Amino acid sequence: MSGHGTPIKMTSRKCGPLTGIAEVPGDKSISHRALILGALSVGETRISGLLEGEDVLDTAKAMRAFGAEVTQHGPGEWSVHGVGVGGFAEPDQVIDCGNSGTGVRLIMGAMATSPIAATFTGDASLRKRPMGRVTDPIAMFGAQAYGRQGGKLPMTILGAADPVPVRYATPMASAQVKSAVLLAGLNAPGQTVVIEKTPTRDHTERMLRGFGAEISTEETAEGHVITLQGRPELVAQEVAVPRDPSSAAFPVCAALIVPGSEIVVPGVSQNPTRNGLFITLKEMGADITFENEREEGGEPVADLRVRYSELHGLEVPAARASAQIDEYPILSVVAAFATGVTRMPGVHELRVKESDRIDAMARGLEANGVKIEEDEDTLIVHGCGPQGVPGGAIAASHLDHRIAMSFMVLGMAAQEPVSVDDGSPIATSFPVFEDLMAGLGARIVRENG
Ligand SMILES: O=C(O)C1=C[C@@H](OP(=O)(O)O)[C@@H](O)[C@H](O)C1
Ligand SMILES: C=C(OP(=O)(O)O)C(=O)O
Repeated sequence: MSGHGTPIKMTSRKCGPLTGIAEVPGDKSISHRALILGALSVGETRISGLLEGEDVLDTAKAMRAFGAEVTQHGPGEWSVHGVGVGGFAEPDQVIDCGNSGTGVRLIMGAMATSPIAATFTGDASLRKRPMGRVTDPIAMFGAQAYGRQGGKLPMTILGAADPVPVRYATPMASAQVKSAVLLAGLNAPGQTVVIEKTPTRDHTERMLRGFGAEISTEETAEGHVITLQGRPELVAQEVAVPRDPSSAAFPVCAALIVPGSEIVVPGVSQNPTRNGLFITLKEMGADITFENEREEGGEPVADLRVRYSELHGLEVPAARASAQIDEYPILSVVAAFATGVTRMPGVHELRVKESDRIDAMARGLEANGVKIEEDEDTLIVHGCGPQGVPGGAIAASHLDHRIAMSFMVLGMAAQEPVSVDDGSPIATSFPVFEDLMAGLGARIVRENG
């Protein structure tokens, strides 16, 4: 769990060209789901390439508390002996999901249609995040939630003893909400239907299908409609987790802004519900080539070759927000080095992530000499162009891994060093970030800890 230790101040200094091969860790979204679906299956699921970040380790611990046998066999090699759909035991301890919105929301969904109670909590960041978006739909299945005012953790969920299936149109673009409803639907008789206005990341659908559930998707006048047949027998699988495009974003963007750089980031998922950043960067003029395109672990992947590029600002289509939702912080860093203005509309969901990411990036970039404009739903970055980004300030990371990593990348190309007050949250999603970036030539130091 993050946020419990001593804050680690980190500083990043201007470096020479970044070169080499950046093997980023396994996908966080897929890692959570592999553990949860493994726990809901009959038999032993084997997982390779699991992300061993704090968020995922907290989900592994939670699956043990619900009765699954979860074992680490070697780096990234795990097995889960599942209890089957509807087989969760009542945990005898509070489920602490640390910093992870995905962990807590998906697990709440997965237990909501079993006749058990579970109490959930998390770190100071997670305890501020809205859970009503999951407790509203699981109440329709018959579950009850008792949390703090405003639907905040800690919260106890009483699962439905006699669940009914649900038809639910998600009020916001959220793969976590969609997934919570689908996982709850597993133990409800009949069909559970989720309708999304714009499709969000589809790992839950792909993996449910892979584990043997009957699930279909169609585009209708209502939107993107997903139909799941309840009470399937999920069958244990071998899951090879592809590398995380959201982690790949950091070395990719660093190479684009540090003059003379050329790196390769192999095996990065190019799932169309996740690849928005790469499309946006290409539109900004980025020299990125997609080599060796293939399928790994049921996901389209490619090796990305990235060279330093002179970039220009643009308007990022709001319709692309879901496909790059976690990449806006690092995109705003790239935009600071571009020529011209980058306008990012349709991003209000960033306000309810690990931090208010619009505010965290705006304040940190301003402190480092970048002109910013913002409203509730939009972030606008005025690129510094050939003059360069001044840097020289400390940014607050607000217990948010993506904010911390973004400012470390800023420091790699800014004129003066850039610091973050606390880089410890980086361990939630990218525990090898500092070593990996140092291997490419970056200069990040810990000032303490
Ligand atoms: O389903 C998932 O694995 C995730 C969904 C997204 O959150 P929302 O569902 O809140 O958009 C994303 O920001 C998060 O990092 C992971
Ligand atoms: C938003 C994120 O994660 P979560 O919602 O799982 O905390 C993220 O990793 O950027």
